[in-house]
Amino acid sequence: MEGLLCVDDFEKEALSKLEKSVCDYYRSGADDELTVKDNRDSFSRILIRPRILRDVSNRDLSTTILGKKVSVPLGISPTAMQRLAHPDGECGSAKATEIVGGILILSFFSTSSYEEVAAASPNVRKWFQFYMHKDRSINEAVFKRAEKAGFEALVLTVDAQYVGKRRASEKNPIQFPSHLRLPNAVPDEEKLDVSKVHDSIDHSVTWEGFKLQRMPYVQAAELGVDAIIVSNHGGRQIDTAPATIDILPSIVRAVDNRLEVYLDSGIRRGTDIFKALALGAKMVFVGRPAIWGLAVDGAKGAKRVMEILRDELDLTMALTGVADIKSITSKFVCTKDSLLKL
Ligand SMILES: Cc1cc2nc3c(=O)[nH]c(=O)nc-3n(C[C@H](O)[C@H](O)[C@H](O)COP(=O)(O)O)c2cc1C
Ligand SMILES: CCCCCCC(=O)C(=O)O
Repeated sequence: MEGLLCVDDFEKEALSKLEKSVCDYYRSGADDELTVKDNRDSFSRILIRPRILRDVSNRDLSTTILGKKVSVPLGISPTAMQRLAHPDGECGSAKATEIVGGILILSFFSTSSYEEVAAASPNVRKWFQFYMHKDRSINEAVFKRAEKAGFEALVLTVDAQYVGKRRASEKNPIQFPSHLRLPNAVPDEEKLDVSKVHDSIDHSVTWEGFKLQRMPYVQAAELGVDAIIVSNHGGRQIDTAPATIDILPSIVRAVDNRLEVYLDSGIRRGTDIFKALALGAKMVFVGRPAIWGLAVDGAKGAKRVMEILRDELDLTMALTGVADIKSITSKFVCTKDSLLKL
């Protein structure tokens, strides 16, 4: 891993190591991949305006999320089938998250079970991602199982009732290895048919169709939920959906402090995290970067990626003149156009 200094270095290394169909699955976005590109370009268009001659000798990256402390407002988004990247899979992501003190969101389509992840990393803060199922008894059974394993919140994915058209992956589909399972989605005794797994999701569910659960619930304000993640699924669902960093300010205004707002899609730098926090996100999550870390060196690689992002955020704060997370506000960011009008 020596010489891999940023997330892009990890991506290049990971893509050179992984089998092509696996690369295509992880890397690809929907249709022309315009949203994938925009997720990055939009971060680059936002500028940081540093303040100088401030005491930044002691910096604190911690904050509270749903009332409990995190060491850094950075977590791992739910991404399916992480053991395709490395045998450590989701357990590796959990260890990496525990070490940096963030939050792991485990995909419903993980290749490690709730119980395995909990055993691998007993102290990590962990939430579980889920889709509303046609068979509502599956929902309740999954919630009970995840809660028993120590998962503290349910993250409901609402942008994937159908899977987006990822051409690269369609041309070159993954051959799911026979030694892997999807233990949260398909019971061990059932035959695993990956192409059918998505069919159990309720394609008809609407805002009215959700019933709140006993646990904290990450979805939308009017339903009385606790938080939302502003996400475009890493550009994998509807192409030309806005970059999340562009839509974030309007969502933060609409939410008006009624619940916590987080962001994912396109975070690759500490400066990106800083910009998202400045524009009102309380925390950010990364999807592909953790996979690139896993692919390079399992749990150690994922940990390194998370440390790089944390350290980049720390340095950004130091160079911008802020010593703690709550001091990161919109006054530190601007666009080129706004500078010309000063
Ligand atoms: C390979 C891959 C698999 C994903 N699987 C899931 C999933 O199982 N459930 C889900 O809610 N989101 C899934 N997502 C979306 C991520 O949770 C997240 O929104 C996205 O990766 C963030 O963008 P980024 O990869 O640019 O960080 C997946 C994304 C990728 C790239
Ligand atoms: C095994 C079923 C496919 C899960 C799809 C996961 C996902 O959301 C993705 O973007 O890929």
